[in-house]
Amino acid sequence: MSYRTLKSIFHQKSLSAADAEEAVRRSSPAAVHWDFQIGEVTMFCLLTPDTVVLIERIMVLENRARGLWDSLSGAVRSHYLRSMIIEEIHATNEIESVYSTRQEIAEVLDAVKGVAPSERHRFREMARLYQALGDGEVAAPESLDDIRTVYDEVTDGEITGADVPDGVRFRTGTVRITDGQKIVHEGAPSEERIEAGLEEMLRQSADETIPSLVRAVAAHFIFESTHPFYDGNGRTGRYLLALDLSRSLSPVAWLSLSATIADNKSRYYKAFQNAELSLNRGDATIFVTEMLGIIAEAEGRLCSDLELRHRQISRVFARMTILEEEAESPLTRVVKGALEILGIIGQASLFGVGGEVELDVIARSIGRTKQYVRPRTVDLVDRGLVEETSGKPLRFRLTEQGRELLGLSDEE
Ligand SMILES: Nc1ncnc2c1ncn2[C@@H]1O[C@H](COP(=O)(O)OP(=O)(O)OP(=O)(O)O)[C@@H](O)[C@H]1O
Repeated sequence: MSYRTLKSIFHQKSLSAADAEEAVRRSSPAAVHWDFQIGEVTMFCLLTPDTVVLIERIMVLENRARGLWDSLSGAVRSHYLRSMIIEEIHATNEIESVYSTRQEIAEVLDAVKGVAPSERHRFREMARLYQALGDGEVAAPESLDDIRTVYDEVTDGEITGADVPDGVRFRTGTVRITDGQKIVHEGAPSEERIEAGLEEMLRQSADETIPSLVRAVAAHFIFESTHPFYDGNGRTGRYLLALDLSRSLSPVAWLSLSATIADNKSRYYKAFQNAELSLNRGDATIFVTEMLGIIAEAEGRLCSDLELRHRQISRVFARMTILEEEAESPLTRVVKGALEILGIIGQASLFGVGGEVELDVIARSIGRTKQYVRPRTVDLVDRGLVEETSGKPLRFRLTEQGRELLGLSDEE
């Protein structure tokens, strides 16, 4: 990265050189200012060529991802969203060493969507929030009360005892962030300071003179630097960042965000520390650039993944066409309509936990009743291509023979 920090100018040149550079940066027309204190000074960043190039890259990737997304069928989209939400919740928990399994998240997600009952409560609200994000049904918080509501939902059931907020909405005591070994940051010292920080976060989020992606990452910085709660700040802050991305880009733009942050955890932590270093005098340019880089990487991953799924789905359909035409194949004289159902189960096998699909979902996907679908799944089970994995609700997945038949055994 070519951008020189004020700290390095101080070390390599002198105090007066750093003073002069800070003055130039703060008064530059490319500077964005926030009424938010980092230590003793106010936060600012420069919109550098790096920032602009990254924003452009994100927009190009976003366009590609959106095109790929729009070309998927409704059933595939719903499977895909489910699998990505499971990964997202698993990853955001993992960053904070909160233990969760993909299977339990899958179960609560199904319960949230009303496709399966579940006794499980953990992560239910979080699953509901992410599902609503994917469905494009979420409004951004506009007040301090809204932020507290989001926090309660994201961390529902996870915060106990001394970690429960003890102020009007936020914490009143101190909170320290560690990188696993040493203390790297102390949150705002009082509830009043927390409120002031979050008010500025909300104000700038609506400020259209700042590029929306810069606002999204600046909001993330202000939220985490303030650290309004004793516990759950990381998860709540990343959810709010996902929400901002879903609004400024598209409902699926955030789908690989936490997984990408998890793979770049040390870069993510260092970016915060860089902005907080007193020698950098409130200059958050490196933080903004690093976070835009992580978002661009997440979008890139999403595109590659979507492209891979496209190729796999096309392969399934190509295989099915060939099989239909072959005189002797395991699909010969299959009950009319069973092929289409095999295709749906084949698509489901490409996504998500266990590659299973419910009777309900199959029926909805092909616009038929469950009574129509049921005998056809019996036929597919009899032929050894599909197996039932649960009775309540009825779920199916491909057998090894089925996977082979559809060309899915040698997956990329
Ligand atoms: N130097 C820093 N300054 C501000 N925020 C930081 C810094 N380093 C990391 N963070 C943010 O703080 C989060 C971790 O904070 P902490 O360990 O206090 O977790 P938490 O409040 O318990 O939240 P959760 O349980 O969701 O992680 C990170 O995920 C990141 O978002």
